[in-house]
Amino acid sequence: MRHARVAYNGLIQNAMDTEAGIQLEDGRIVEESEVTWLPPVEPKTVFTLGLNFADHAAELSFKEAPKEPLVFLKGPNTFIGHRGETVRPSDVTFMHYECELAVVIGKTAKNVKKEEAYDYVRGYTVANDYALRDYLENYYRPNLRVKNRDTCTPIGPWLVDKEDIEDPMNLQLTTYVNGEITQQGSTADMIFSVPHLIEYLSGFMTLNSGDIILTGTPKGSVDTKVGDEVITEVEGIGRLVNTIVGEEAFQTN
Ligand SMILES: O=C(O)C/C(=C\C=C(/O)C(=O)O)C(=O)O
Repeated sequence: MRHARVAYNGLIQNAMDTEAGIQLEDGRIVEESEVTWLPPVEPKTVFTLGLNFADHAAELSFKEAPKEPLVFLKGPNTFIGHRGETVRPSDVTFMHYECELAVVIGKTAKNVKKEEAYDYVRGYTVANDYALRDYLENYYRPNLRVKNRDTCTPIGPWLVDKEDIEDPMNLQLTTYVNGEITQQGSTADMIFSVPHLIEYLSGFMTLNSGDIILTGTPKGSVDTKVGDEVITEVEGIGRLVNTIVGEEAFQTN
């Protein structure tokens, strides 16, 4: 089953994918074009992996891939839904996308072993973890300016139940910029697998239902510009569409 959160006529509703269209929790069936897509899970604690693919570490000139997971957190200001707009700040010269498998935790997890890790997963969605490379100097600094800009993490459109994904560790990751493929990889090439990450994180803190783990991106992250349409796709899970806009399009009040 595929689940979403949408706004329809100003009301936020849970929704699911049906043959007839999107079914809202109030029972109505609506067209995709009638809704505003929200992140399919309201983000709580969101863990994000840095350099979980050796080829992406290499393209950023990090000579060695990490020996243990490099994890950082993302603030709620960063998240937007499918078909949303991401602001490219005017002070940056290089802003790259990152196509990622996002794992949604389904129940409280503490000290979970790899072998049982999937019992704690609710499902999967697609994320695009934009980064501002201008601020990427080294790995031993908080990466707030690189990774926590407003609107810089589109996520969705669907949360796909884990039962519908046979092997999350063998899914194609693809990014299209203005219709051209610019990034391709496979979750099979992660340095730290989904079960490894759940064991690692739950070994020192509690994971809660609704927490999300963004699992990192393969090589192929190139610069983007205002007006680009960026589609990040994870095989079997979804195609997440996003457009880059200039700062003048983003008003917070
Ligand atoms: O932006 C970068 O590519 C480096 C980085 C994080 C990397 C990832 O999120 C990733 O490899 O998926 C950073 O925090 O500077």
